[in-house]
Amino acid sequence: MHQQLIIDKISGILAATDDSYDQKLTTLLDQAKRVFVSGAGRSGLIGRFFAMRLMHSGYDVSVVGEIVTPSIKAGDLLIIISGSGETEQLIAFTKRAKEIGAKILLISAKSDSTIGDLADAVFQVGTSELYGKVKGMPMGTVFELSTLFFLEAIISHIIHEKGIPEEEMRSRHANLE
Ligand SMILES: O=P(O)(O)OC[C@H]1O[C@](O)(CO)[C@@H](O)[C@@H]1O
Repeated sequence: MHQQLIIDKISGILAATDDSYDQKLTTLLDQAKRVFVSGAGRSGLIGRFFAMRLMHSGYDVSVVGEIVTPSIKAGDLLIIISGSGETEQLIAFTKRAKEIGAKILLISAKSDSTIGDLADAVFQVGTSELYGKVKGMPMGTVFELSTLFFLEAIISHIIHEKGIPEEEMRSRHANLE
C-alpha cells in the first residue's frame, strides 16, 4: 500500500511535467563546454545520480563541492537541483556562476524562486498544486524522488537519441571503485 502511494504520487508529478524538457535539457547539455551539478542534502544526492550517468553518457561533468572539482567558466552549464529554489548556499553559487558567465538551469518544484529569477532556465518538475503535504513523504521527498525519475528519463532520452551502447557507458565507469 505504501509503495503504491509513493508510485502514484510520483506518476502524477511526472504526468504533469512538460514533455519538451527532454529535448531542451539535451540541447543545453550539448551546447555546454562542461557541466556542473549542484544541490543540497537529498536534492544533492539526486544530482549525483544524474552526474554519474552524464559521465557514462560521455559528458564532461563535475559535482560542485568535491575537492577535485575545477573552476566553472563562461560557456559551462550549472545545473542546480533545488525543490524550493531558495537554499542559501545555492543562491550564492548561482550568483557567482552568473557573474562568471556560466549558464544556469534550475530544476525545481517551484516555477518562481530566488534561484529561478537568476537562472537562464527553470524546469519545473510537476506543478506547484501537486506539492501539498503527503503523509509518509515528508519534506522534500516528493520532489526528490520525482526528480530522480525525471532525470533518469532524460538519460534514457539521451541514450536513445544518440544510440549510446551500454558497453560504451560501462567502459567509462570507474574501474577503481
Ligand atoms: O531542495 P532544496 O529546497 O534546495 O532543499 C534541500 C534540503 O532539503 C532536504 O533535501 C530535505 O528534504 C535536505 O536534505 C536539504 O537540506
